[in-house]
Amino acid sequence: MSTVQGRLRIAVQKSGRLAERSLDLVRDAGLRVVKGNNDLLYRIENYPIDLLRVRDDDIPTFVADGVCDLGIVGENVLEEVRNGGPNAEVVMPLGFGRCTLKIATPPGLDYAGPSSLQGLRIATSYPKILRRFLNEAGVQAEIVTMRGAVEVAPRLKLAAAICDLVSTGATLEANGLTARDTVLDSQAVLIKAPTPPEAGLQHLLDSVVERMAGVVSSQGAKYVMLNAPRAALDRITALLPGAGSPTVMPLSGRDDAVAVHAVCQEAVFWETLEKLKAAGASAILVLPIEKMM
Ligand SMILES: Nc1ncnc2c1ncn2[C@@H]1O[C@H](COP(=O)(O)OP(=O)(O)OP(=O)(O)O)[C@@H](O)[C@H]1O
Ligand SMILES: O=P(O)(O)OC[C@H]1O[C@H](OP(=O)(O)OP(=O)(O)O)[C@H](O)[C@@H]1O
Ligand SMILES: [Mg+2]
Repeated sequence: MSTVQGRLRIAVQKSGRLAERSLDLVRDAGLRVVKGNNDLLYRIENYPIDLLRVRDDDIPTFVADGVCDLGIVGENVLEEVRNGGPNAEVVMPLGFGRCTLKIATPPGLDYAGPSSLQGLRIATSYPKILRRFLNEAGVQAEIVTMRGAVEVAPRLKLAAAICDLVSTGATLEANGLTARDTVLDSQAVLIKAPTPPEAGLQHLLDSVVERMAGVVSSQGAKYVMLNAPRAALDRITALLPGAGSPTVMPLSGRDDAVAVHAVCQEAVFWETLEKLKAAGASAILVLPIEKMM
């Protein structure tokens, strides 16, 4: 592959579960993506940055080798590809692509913990992670590696149990399998190369990381404004989820009440609004936050 000098490279999944959310994050960080005629490479028009669109399995290696400076990949893939050499570093979790790698079993198998897997064949796309889990549990078992459709392995008598990703559980249910022990909890993470980018690009890299951190931390965060009776101020501010120290301002012409403005880092549910109201709050507004730094 010919690499372009003087440009940062970010590796993202080309298509699949993480592709769209990865592009959203890049866009929300203020990078304007231009889809060129090259399917492998998208350009960022307002900064010297390229997006390399690849299979997710290749992302950790590209970043570990410094072919890409940043990457977005699931922790499950990062963990599976990890080897003894220099590895990509996790910068931060991104809050999407959440799933769990689980042991799952068909109806005929009595399961009382990992020891029930002793001597059996287990199908998975994550042989290294599974081997480590089994070793830690002191269990010897045969691992059959499948690239996909792991959930059909028990029905085809290819394996007695499986170890696969679960999100809603619909795939397991459709195949008559029961989720058992958790092997790994996973979400998408931002990773960076163990080596610095080429000269002159460090500042840009730091700025992209900082912006992405801002996007991630503002997700779910809300700006809450309300009026509170002075007497109930402590109770009301204590109800605001993850608010730190709110701003309290006088209300013109009223000595008995104040205006409270707060950034809530956690989701603000209807139940919270009901409790605020019951505590005496009025004129409650919950606003989305677009950017945070
Ligand atoms: N059901 C799910 N819900 C949420 N996230 C998931 C789910 N399944 C997988 N993921 C996450 O999304 C990542 C990508 O999943 P996908 O199914 O697109 O991978 P893939 O088929 O290996 O894609 P590729 O063609 O890039 O190799 C997984 O590695 C995992 O981190
Ligand atoms: O618990 P659920 O919500 O059903 O999700 C779990 C399924 O999702 C993933 O596959 P995906 O749908 O991405 O298809 P793939 O196996 O072809 O990659 C994973 O491999 C499971 O099969
Ligand atoms: Mg893959």
